[in-house]
Amino acid sequence: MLTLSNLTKRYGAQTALDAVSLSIEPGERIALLGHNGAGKSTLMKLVLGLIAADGGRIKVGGHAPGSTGARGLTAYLPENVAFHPALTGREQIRHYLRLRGEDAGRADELLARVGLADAARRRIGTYSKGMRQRVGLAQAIIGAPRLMVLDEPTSGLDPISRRDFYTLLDELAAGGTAVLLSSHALTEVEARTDRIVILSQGKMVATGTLPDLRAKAALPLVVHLMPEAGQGEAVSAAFPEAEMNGVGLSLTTPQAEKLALVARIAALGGKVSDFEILPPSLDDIYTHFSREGAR
Ligand SMILES: Nc1ncnc2c1ncn2[C@@H]1O[C@H](COP(=O)(O)OP(=O)(O)OP(=O)(O)O)[C@@H](O)[C@H]1O
Repeated sequence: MLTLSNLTKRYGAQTALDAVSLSIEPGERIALLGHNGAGKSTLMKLVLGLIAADGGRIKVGGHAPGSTGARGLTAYLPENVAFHPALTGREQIRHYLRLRGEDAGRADELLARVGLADAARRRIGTYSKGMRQRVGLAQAIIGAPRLMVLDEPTSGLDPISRRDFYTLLDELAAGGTAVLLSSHALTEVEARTDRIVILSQGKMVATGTLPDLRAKAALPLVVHLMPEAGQGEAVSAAFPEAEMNGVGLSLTTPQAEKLALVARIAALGGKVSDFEILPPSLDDIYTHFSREGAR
């Protein structure tokens, strides 16, 4: 649905994107992660044909970005959507439907799909940020787009709205729409996207499913041990590499040594009241790859 090959963009001496290659299949949901200035918005603007690349190639369903063919397949939700405050949600969506050559009578159905049925007749000027974001989403799903490009779509949404948003994306993806979204909310994309792409200083430093990235980063596991009352010193002596904290001991261990560590804990018998083994979080993985890219 979308192919980027060796895509490069410079702003003067600044290389905002450096030879990025990526393809997205129909129905695939891709999360683009990266620090401020990593190149996420630049990549999206290139895909939409709003700016021109300095090198490489983009194809949107076989069409050049920004061409009539590509625009007919693509929907875009910018990070900060702006609508006319005097229009109601219903009037705004009816307007967009007409612009897209579709039946304006579908406005209520689209607004209901994004949870705005009750507010449809109120002026957008009275909407909260999350409600305006939903109007943006209703606008983006007009015309059953085959590719959705969403720039930080969940910023400003509360947890329930976020969940509803991802449910809607799941439905669109199940119907074959490819989704490219950028986010800083790492934990939510972890569960709700098929593949993660990490950009750092314009370079693609990692791509894969979360298990792929976990395996590639090979970060250690974090282990917390809670000694039984009065057994802190005995447990500490058995795990000299552990650090004491307020409630117990913490240490790290390579993934490959997890079972051996469990055996050491078991050998302490009743001296340990409980333990936890935590895999690296997406934040840890993201930080790892971002640092690698910055080297
Ligand atoms: N019009 C422009 N002129 C000059 N430099 C630009 C322009 N647009 C972006 N840049 C630079 O290109 C780099 C990538 O910016 P971009 O907006 O793509 O990052 P981003 O990953 O979307 O960041 P954020 O998370 O802050 O939105 C940054 O160093 C930015 O300063």
